[in-house]
Amino acid sequence: MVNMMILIPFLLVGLFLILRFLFKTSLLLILLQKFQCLEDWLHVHQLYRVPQFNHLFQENELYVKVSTYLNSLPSLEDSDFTNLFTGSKSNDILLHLDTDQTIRDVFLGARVSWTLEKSENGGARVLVLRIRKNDKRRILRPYLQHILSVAGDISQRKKEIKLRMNVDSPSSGENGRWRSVPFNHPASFDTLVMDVDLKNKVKADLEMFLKSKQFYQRLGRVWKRSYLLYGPSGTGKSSFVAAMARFLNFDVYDIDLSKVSDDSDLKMLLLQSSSKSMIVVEDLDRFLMEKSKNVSLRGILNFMDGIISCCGEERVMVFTMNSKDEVDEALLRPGRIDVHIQFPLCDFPCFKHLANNYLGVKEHKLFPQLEEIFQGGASLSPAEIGEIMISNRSSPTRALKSVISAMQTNAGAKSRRVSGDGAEEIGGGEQGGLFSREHSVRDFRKLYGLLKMGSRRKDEPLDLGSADKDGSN
Ligand SMILES: Nc1ncnc2c1ncn2[C@@H]1O[C@H](COP(=O)(O)OP(=O)(O)OP(=O)(O)O)[C@@H](O)[C@H]1O
Ligand SMILES: [Mg+2]
Repeated sequence: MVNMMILIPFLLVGLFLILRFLFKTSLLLILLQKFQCLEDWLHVHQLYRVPQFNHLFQENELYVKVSTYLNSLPSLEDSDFTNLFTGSKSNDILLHLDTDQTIRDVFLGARVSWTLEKSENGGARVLVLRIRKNDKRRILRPYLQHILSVAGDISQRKKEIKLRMNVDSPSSGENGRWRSVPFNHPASFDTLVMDVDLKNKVKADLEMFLKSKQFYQRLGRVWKRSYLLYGPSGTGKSSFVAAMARFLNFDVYDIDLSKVSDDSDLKMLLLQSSSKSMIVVEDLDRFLMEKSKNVSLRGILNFMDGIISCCGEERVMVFTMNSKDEVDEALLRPGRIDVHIQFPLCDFPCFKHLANNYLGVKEHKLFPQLEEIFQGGASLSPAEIGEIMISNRSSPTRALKSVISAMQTNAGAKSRRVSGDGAEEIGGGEQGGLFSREHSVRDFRKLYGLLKMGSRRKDEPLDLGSADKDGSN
């Protein structure tokens, strides 16, 4: 009895020390993991591989969705090794599963695990699902459906657009031919200074395109819409591309043609792009003027026609140029690029809009003088005017005086005129600029002639394709 009385406090202290040791160290966790391993070992498992790319090197959308789902699981934090990234907002921290790491998940009471592996050829990755054979029939399909729906919700919420750029050689790509970064260009249709009517027409055109799947199918046409943006440097073409991408919420595939090795490589790039995307080729005129180039004109024409489009529908293609003058006729022929949009230099109303945006000035005593200079034919690009205004934004008067002197020094302003098609010249105040009624009305009629006709015939689907192609604009 006395012995027991002495023993009990010792036992209690011992137990306390053991528990304290277990909680202070990870021994309990290790034991738990070992027990789970033992339990797993007693079951037969089935493995499912979700590769990042298919044999044509197109991205496997299931892989993207499963990754999105896994990276959202709280258990990701328990994985031994996790990558940390900043998100689209600067104070966001995102966790991403690393190669050879396993993450566990529970669905309808069944335990499954996913491991991120590198595929045998070293480059692309594979997500491997490990599931008990006993649970397979019961949970596999509902589990995958669950993943798709959660990933869909997450992408809907995040709405993060990606900018994808092609890399040099096909063999160098560990993730196919495209590298991607979040697309954070701040331009939107609201921030762009251009004719409001034109903006609305383009938005309506894009919206109409998104709703026209059946229409394109019925006609046997590839479900794509292409735009040519042309005009001098600094008039907002690239910003317009960004505004379109934000409006559509599409990823942007920015093709650098100088990194494309030949025509078939260009086809491959298009094949590896996904649906609901914007394919952008900037400065096409400059590329075509280059003497030695790897991609032929025929290759580019086929690319534009979308003949090689296989699985990714719902694509918007955008080409930018400084001028259409030197470009091969075949490229501009009706039916090739659906909509041509001209980006002229700034006219007086455009200038006033910029002055309001950048300087907060609606009226100023220097405006009449500026109007006169614009009417005299001088002009600068919105980018040039914007730059002057940004660097003088503390003093609106100084900013306006700087614009005046820049326009006066730019005495050869008329030589800045841009010829849209050899017939129409824009850049001088009297000829109209971004806000010129004469210019815009004429242009819109050409670009959107059928839009009006189509709206009259409400029973028929609307085809802008034949009307607003403006090859001969
Ligand atoms: N219409 C515009 N409205 C507001 N800002 C503009 C406009 N055009 C140009 N800018 C400003 O000028 C800068 C350059 O514009 P952007 O790169 O879009 O021109 P670009 O036509 O693509 O030129 P380039 O032909 O040299 O590529 C941008 O920072 C943009 O903010
Ligand atoms: Mg540009």
